[in-house]
Amino acid sequence: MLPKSCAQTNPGMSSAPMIELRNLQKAFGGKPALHDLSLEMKRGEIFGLLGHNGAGKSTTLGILLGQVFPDQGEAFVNGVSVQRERAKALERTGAIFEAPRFYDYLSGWRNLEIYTSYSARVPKEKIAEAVETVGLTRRIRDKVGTYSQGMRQRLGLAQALLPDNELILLDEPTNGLDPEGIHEMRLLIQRLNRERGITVLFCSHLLVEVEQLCDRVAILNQGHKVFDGRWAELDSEQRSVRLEVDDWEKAAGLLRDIEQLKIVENGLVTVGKDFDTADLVERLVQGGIRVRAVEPHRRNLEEIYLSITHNGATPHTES
Ligand SMILES: Nc1ncnc2c1ncn2[C@@H]1O[C@H](COP(=O)(O)OP(=O)(O)OP(=O)(O)O)[C@@H](O)[C@H]1O
Repeated sequence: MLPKSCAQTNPGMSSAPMIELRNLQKAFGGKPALHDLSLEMKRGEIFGLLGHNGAGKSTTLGILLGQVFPDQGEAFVNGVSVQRERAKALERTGAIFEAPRFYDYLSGWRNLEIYTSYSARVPKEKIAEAVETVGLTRRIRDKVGTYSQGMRQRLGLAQALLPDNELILLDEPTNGLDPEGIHEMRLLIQRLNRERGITVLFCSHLLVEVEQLCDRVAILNQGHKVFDGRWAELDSEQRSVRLEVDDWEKAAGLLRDIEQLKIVENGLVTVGKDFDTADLVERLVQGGIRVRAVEPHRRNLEEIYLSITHNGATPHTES
């Protein structure tokens, strides 16, 4: 069942982005955590915020939730300023922010009842629907203390969906989960997005998670946005190639002349998307190098940071 769209509930707001961050600036004790961060997220998308620990993801989420006050700039949800009209801006926003906290000695159901009692009254059917959505119906009357980490995270997700949220902000929601739990959580987020039209902002330091889940992504590095756009764009602009040769020093000397190629580290290069690796092999062989292997290499976050920030190129931002 699709939720009521914003256009139905909020006629004047339907054209506003789901989230807009305008020139956010934040420092803690004089140490900058966010530098002039601007970002837009569309309704109905799963958007990834990617960056290492300390990159500024939680600060961004904290500002969006009105828990951290920016030194400059403003955050809007559905066109409403979080800093000026927090309750209105967040009326249909839920979050898993830091580890969800529950009363272990109470059942999952009772925890959700208590949580929803703080906001507008939520009918039992709505709670049951959220529980069903996250696949906890069978265990919801058991004490939370008996839940696995994955079940606690799913309970957190049910909580984030209530009372009738259309936007959920997820801060590292797979932390502490085993590979099976991570897989389940991913499927669940995709299903919420597809079947209920929920917009998701997903924060993670794990490249692979963001890659598998998100169409668009912003990458933060030490509080700076270094990329903002489609994942496919980021990955297709350059490819990485791992090389195994008999004499790397000599090979590197030959490779430095190739315009479309950049040496990342010993044995690892990036090439432009149209570059034919056969040319590279030919150059090396003609130079007397024995080439034992040439294979595509999946870039990690460091390499992406490096290729974006150390290329002399301006950080990419989608207009
Ligand atoms: N309440 C705070 N007081 C002081 N410094 C803070 C506070 N919150 C964040 N910082 C600092 O701001 C910077 C950004 O931290 P932030 O938590 O936003 O990063 P992050 O990308 O979410 O990383 P993590 O995954 O570790 O939370 C870091 O240098 C951090 O130490």
